[in-house]
Amino acid sequence: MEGPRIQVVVRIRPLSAREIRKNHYEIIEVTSPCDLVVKEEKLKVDLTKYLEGHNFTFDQVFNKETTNQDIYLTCVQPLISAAFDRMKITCFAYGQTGSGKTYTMMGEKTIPGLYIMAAEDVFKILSKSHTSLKIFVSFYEIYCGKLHDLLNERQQLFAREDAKQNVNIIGLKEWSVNNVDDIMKVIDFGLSVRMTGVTGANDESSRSHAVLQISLKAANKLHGKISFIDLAGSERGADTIDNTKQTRIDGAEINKSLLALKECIRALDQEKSHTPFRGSILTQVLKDSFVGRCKTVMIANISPASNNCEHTLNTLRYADRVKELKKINKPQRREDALADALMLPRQPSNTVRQMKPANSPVSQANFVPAVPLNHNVSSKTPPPKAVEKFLSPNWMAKSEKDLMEMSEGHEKLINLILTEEEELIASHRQHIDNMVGIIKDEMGILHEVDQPGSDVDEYATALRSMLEQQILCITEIKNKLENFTSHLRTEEEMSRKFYKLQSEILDLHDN
Ligand SMILES: Nc1ncnc2c1ncn2[C@@H]1O[C@H](COP(=O)(O)OP(=O)(O)OP(=O)(O)O)[C@@H](O)[C@H]1O
Repeated sequence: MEGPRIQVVVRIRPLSAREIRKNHYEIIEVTSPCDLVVKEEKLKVDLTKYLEGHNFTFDQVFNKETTNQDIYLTCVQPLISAAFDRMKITCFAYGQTGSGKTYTMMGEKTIPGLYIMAAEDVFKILSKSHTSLKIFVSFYEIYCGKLHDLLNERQQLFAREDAKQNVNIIGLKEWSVNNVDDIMKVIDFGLSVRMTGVTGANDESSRSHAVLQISLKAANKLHGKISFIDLAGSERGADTIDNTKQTRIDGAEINKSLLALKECIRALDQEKSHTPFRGSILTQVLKDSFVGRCKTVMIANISPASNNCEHTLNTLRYADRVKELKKINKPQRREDALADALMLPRQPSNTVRQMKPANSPVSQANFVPAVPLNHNVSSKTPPPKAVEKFLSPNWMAKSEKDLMEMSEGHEKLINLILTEEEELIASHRQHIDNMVGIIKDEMGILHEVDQPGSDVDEYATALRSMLEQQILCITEIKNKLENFTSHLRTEEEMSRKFYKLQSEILDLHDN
């Protein structure tokens, strides 16, 4: 296969007017077309400031002068013709909220984004050499681990694996398009739904992954596919320390999907026979981007501003890990293994960690618990045993290993809660159907007892039976609810304990 299967590139946006107003300054220097240095300001023990340099190498580094067109021509256009050669092409935009993912993918008023430039080339190639192919577009969002069709009133969708192990999204609308204008209309429509939907608040749209897919079909059979994914703000995964339960659970879901994505791209990069695509909904629905003939480009978007240094480093480390194993099979350093497991910022080997200022947000802001991929949790599973152990008042973390185990226990619990949430909602729907059925029966016996000569004994027996059925129904749903809420409480308690211990251990490390 020609060219690399995976390309990881970095795009640095310019400083915004607001950042300049607030005296934030640029901390990134592009040292070659593939290299950059992040200059992190640090404090010595005597509180004097110094700069610590973090070096990174990627397939390509795009500086602040780069246009969307430059990026398209370098990274995406060469892949478009591969889609006509029956390949699956995937382009991810990764990075913190406000780093330029949407600007890159969608563009702005007069600046076309990658979507549109790709669509233009698709129709050019189609009209020249593939006139028998038909083009279809679908556009959906993954929010809180659920799929929503942006071209069909945000209807919730479900992914199913068929007997041939293909993952299908049941009911996903695919619009047939005949020219670039058609595609633009479909994209604009989908984007307007995304902006005004339930999750439309800016804050919340950065918590969802948006997936635009352009499918090339011959006689209704898939020929090739181009997918653009505007990922959720990468820092959202760290919302697991937010004090609202929902935000923590959403954060864990985002974290889970970004970790699973990294693992799937690594598996593709290393041409492994097993791809852990079941690790999250995102990777499940993108399964065909990770197996068979496929090419992927990940654009890591970063801000150059000094106030975003920690997030920028995290984005670059994530992007680095996506491709890192390709370089050499060097043994992993112990502290890197821990950082990988906990998704903590890793120490580049060419820098020495300095004393961290007291109350630095560093340890907290970057903590995202690890998510073990590929394990199934059923609603009948009791809370993981490991969880109880960690909640005992006498338990103290003695080592990093204990903390890692606790992190895994926490993730198992989060996964259990996510499954239980789905089951509770489904049971609630079923409960309403059952109750409506019973109430209809009740109305029937009331009607009968009103008739002259009716049998009151029969009426009383039937009523008793119906009331008992209702009690049973209510008890069943109530038990599920109690179970679910008790796991939420457990998660809250565990989460609190975890962050306390984690920051204690990190402080020990720093001193
Ligand atoms: N390369 C660039 N050149 C000029 N302006 C840019 C560039 N990249 C981003 N911006 C500006 O930065 C702001 C944030 O960008 P954008 O909305 O694309 O971020 P995002 O990563 O998609 O955020 P979110 O996760 O919230 O969707 C926008 O006002 C955008 O116009």
